[in-house]
Amino acid sequence: MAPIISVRDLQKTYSGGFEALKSISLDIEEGEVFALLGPNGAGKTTLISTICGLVMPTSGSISIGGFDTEKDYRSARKLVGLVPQEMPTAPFDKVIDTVALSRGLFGLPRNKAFIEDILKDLSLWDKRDNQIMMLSGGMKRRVLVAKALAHEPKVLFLDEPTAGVDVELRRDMWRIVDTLKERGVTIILTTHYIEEAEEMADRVGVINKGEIILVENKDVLMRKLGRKQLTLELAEPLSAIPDAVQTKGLSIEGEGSQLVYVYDTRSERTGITSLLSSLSAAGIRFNDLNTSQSSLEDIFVDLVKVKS
Ligand SMILES: Nc1ncnc2c1ncn2[C@@H]1O[C@H](COP(=O)(O)OP(=O)(O)OP(=O)(O)O)[C@@H](O)[C@H]1O
Repeated sequence: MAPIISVRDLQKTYSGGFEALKSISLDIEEGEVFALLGPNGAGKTTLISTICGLVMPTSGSISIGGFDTEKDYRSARKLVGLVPQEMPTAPFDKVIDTVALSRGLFGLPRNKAFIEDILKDLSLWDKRDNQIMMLSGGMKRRVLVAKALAHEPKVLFLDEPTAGVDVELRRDMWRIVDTLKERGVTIILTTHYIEEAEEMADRVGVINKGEIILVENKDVLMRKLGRKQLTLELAEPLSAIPDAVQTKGLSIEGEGSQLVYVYDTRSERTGITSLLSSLSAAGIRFNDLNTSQSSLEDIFVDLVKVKS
């Protein structure tokens, strides 16, 4: 199937001469949840704003649902909903009016029942007659999502959907993303919370200094780059690793009370068997052992560090 979004050789140089995007090419498949990760200033907002038509590209092309965003802007834009980081809405507007207006802006007929469903889904129904300025920050976020969904987009962009929100709203956001995915909506989110990508994304893209440095299926990524760690709780503390036991990836932690061995999950020989037998030969005993897998966060930090 053709990708729902196709970005080719996209470049953006801001008027001051800063090159925020350096020849980005990226395909987004229909129905997937794609998480775009990157450190501050990497170009995440610039990329999604360019795809959504809020920022003009310097060169390159973008198509959404087969429509070129330059030649067929209206048709392309109609397919997209954007939840920005901040509220661009008139503060005096009522919640229900601002959401209904967002639908009208795309030329769609009124649909009271649909707007009611959205507001109920987002726990905004009770607040429907409140003015935007009377809402809490979290409620304003919900309004932004409602507005983005009002014209029934096929693709939803969420720019830092849970930055600065409480745990309850974060869970709600995750639930909303799940429901939309079930309905076949394609979702692209930018986030600093790697936990969020780990929880929700099918694929992960990492952007750094205006370049996409990696795009990968999340599970494959975690398997491929993931390292495992074996921790041995020593029966008696050690001040140094004896020469006979020394091996790559082995270190002393916890003020001598633990031996930590980091190994590559891809290699056929992890080295664990020989480590355990050399420990036994050296008379080093342990009371407990456990293993842990590196998280997406570890992988991300490593990746960005390498490329800096
Ligand atoms: N209008 C603008 N004019 C000039 N430079 C800009 C403009 N908007 C963004 N930039 C610069 O482009 C770079 C990328 O910014 P962008 O907001 O896309 O990053 P980001 O990855 O979304 O960052 P954050 O995680 O902090 O939101 C930054 O160095 C930023 O200062």
